Amino acid sequence: MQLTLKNLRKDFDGKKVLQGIDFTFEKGKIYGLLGRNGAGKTTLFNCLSGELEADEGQVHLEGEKGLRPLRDEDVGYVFSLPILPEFLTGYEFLKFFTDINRDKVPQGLTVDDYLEMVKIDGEDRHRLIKGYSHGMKNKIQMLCFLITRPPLILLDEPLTSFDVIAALEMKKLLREMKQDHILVFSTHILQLAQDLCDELVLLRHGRIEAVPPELLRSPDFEEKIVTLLGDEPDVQNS
Ligand SMILES: Nc1ncnc2c1ncn2[C@@H]1O[C@H](COP(=O)(O)OP(=O)(O)OP(=O)(O)O)[C@@H](O)[C@H]1O
Repeated sequence: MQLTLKNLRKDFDGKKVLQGIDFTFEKGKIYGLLGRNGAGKTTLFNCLSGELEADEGQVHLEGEKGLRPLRDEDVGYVFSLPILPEFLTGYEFLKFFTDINRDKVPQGLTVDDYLEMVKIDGEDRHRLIKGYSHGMKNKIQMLCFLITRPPLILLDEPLTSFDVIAALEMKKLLREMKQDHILVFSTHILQLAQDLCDELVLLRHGRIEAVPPELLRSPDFEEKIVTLLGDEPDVQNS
């Protein structure tokens, strides 16, 4: 399975943010998207997930059934600020979510099994989401795509709000999921990118470029990435 972006462009009032993105993401890899503040990472995710309409360009998914335009329902998007119904408990929300996605839930897997996967335990399961920490809300959001398993999963600054144990669990889950999904996550934490990703891509000057694979394992990885990102005049005004 592949996700192909061709000449993807997005301006905001003459500010050129995405300036013709051409890139192919493949299943089986975790991609780390790096870019300076304001480089356009969230804008790119928003265009892929259908939150925003791109001004130009095409995005196609190629799988066993051939090539077709990417649809909104193909995308699981974990926002940096989770959006959830705060008036429900974690358990109630997931019960509802698994009910409406019944056809996608493997036989025998319960809401408690899912909550166990992300280590939200007994008492917390039955508390209102309103009182959850940022990390707990992120976990619930991540469970949603673990349930629906869309082909493309985008994670905007995930894991940063997780404690060390939860982050380890999530990394394990993501590594397992990459076999069947295209996983792209944006982060500013270079150590996390180096630790988790199979491939790094830089968003700069409104375009995406792959970081040479040997750089990912290089001892001066951080310095090299900082140098590559350092000359970034992020966004151009027309
Ligand atoms: N809805 C919008 N209207 C106008 N300008 C926008 C809008 N969304 C984003 N921008 C601008 O587009 C540019 C890219 O923003 P974006 O949030 O995509 O960057 P980012 O790489 O995710 O940044 P960060 O790392 O700081 O989260 C910024 O200059 C931002 O101000």
